[in-house]
Amino acid sequence: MPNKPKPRLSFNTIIFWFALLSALGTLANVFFVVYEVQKKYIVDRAKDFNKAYSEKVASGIDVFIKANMARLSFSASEISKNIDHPSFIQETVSRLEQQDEDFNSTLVANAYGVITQASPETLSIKDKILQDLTPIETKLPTVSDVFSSVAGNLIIFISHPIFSDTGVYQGLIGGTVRLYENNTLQNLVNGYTRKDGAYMFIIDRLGRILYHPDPNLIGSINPDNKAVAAALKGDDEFFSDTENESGLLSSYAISQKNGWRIIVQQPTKMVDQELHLLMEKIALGIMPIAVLGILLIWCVGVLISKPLTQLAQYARSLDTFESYKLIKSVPARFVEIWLIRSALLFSSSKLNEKIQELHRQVGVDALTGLANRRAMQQQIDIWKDECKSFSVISIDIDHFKRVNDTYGHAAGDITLQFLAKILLQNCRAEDLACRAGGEEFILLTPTTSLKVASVIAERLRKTIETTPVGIVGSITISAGIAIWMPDGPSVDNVFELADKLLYEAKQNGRNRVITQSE
Ligand SMILES: Nc1nc2c(ncn2[C@@H]2O[C@H](COP(=O)(O)OP(=O)(O)OP(=O)(O)O)[C@@H](O)[C@H]2O)c(=O)[nH]1
Repeated sequence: MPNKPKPRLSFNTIIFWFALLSALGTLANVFFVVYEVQKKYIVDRAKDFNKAYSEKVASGIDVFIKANMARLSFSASEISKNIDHPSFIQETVSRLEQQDEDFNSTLVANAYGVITQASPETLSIKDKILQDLTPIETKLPTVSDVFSSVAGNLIIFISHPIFSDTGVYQGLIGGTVRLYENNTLQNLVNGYTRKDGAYMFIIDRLGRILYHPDPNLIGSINPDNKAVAAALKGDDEFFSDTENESGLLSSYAISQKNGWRIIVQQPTKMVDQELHLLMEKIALGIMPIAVLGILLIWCVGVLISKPLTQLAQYARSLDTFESYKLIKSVPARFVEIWLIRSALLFSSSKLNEKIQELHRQVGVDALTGLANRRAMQQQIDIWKDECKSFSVISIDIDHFKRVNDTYGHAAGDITLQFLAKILLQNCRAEDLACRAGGEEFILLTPTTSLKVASVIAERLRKTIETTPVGIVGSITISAGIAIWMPDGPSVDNVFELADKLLYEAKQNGRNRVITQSE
């Protein structure tokens, strides 16, 4: 069956991208919501501010007109009492004109609209008819629309009717105010300067621009301007041009006294600038936390994936003795990893048991690779059949228990493997090195006299004594030697004798070889 190709994505990569994308997604979402909320807040605030600003100017204009109307009203009542004294009327008109900068000219007209007194007298308008007879017809306090004076200045005319004590209409008293003169009105309009890009302009009832920061636009009418159209129609108090191509945020207020519209406009880019600065600050504030969050998720991801990677790696060599210990060393902090590890440990121990069983069946000791007892027995049977004598060198490591206790079982195994290696290095091809069990080894040397076997054993003992085994350091062995001859005692007796001599060597202080006496 063809192998499926190895997947390209590792668990680590998935977790990394998952952490990154979910953090970026959350951030983008937070950003979007904050952006929308802040935008609404900033736009609303700008609209409120602009509205308040325009209302302030409108109410300033109203106060200006009201104050001058009050002055005219007072003078009208004075004149009504002295209607037959032209010099008094002239004096009153001159006083009004000269009192301050507001009226650049004043006049009194009779009930037919004929100007009877005027100031300054140089105007030469006495005996002329008023340009606009509406205040005469209505007999009401009136503020005119803007019109051009005889001298060509844009002016408004504020008038108050004059009634006798008996309520007979006697004419009016009025004054003209120039729009572009150094007067209270001009100061009102110019008095507000803003640093946030907002500017104000004023239109009259007909939409004609009266005041504008761009002097070229004064006097012009632009009905296409959405702000102008909305202000003239009296649409919603607030309206926003944020979506249109001009990108202006507009508010307006209406002067109650003369119907002027005070329009405040602010380029949306100024609002956007504030919004972008705010978003930059928020981004800078959030960024460290976001990076920390990503790192945290990634670390957790690594914490989860690392043991899995290790388990996968160690599982590749389930058949080795080390794999069991390595798998066991992998920390199992999560249930799933604990389950996988347990399953692998179970498999590893089962596999090793099986392998050992197989080794045993084939006559090999699994740890050292030497012959096992079964293989040894088979060899002895062959030599017996051949009537070939052999020496039995029974070897045991001294105080091996201490090695295990001091350096651990793994170090003990390494020591056993070391001894097996030395044995193999120091014997002939026809000799047979066996691990009889535990830390007991047997070297069978065919057709070898006790003397030669004794030399071999002694050489082994010295080599082992002088060769350090890793952290364990140097170890020693004890050995007992006996010989089997075709016509001698049985194999079992010979082995018993070799074991007895080995026991004697231990009793006599260890690290020695005792050979059967000839
Ligand atoms: N590491 C390891 N230890 C083993 C193995 N088989 C047996 N042993 C240990 O070998 C030790 C043998 O100890 P003892 O029989 O008390 O003898 P000793 O400590 O060598 O002392 P003497 O023989 O009297 O010098 C025990 O601790 C066993 O657990 C093995 O395959 N690997």
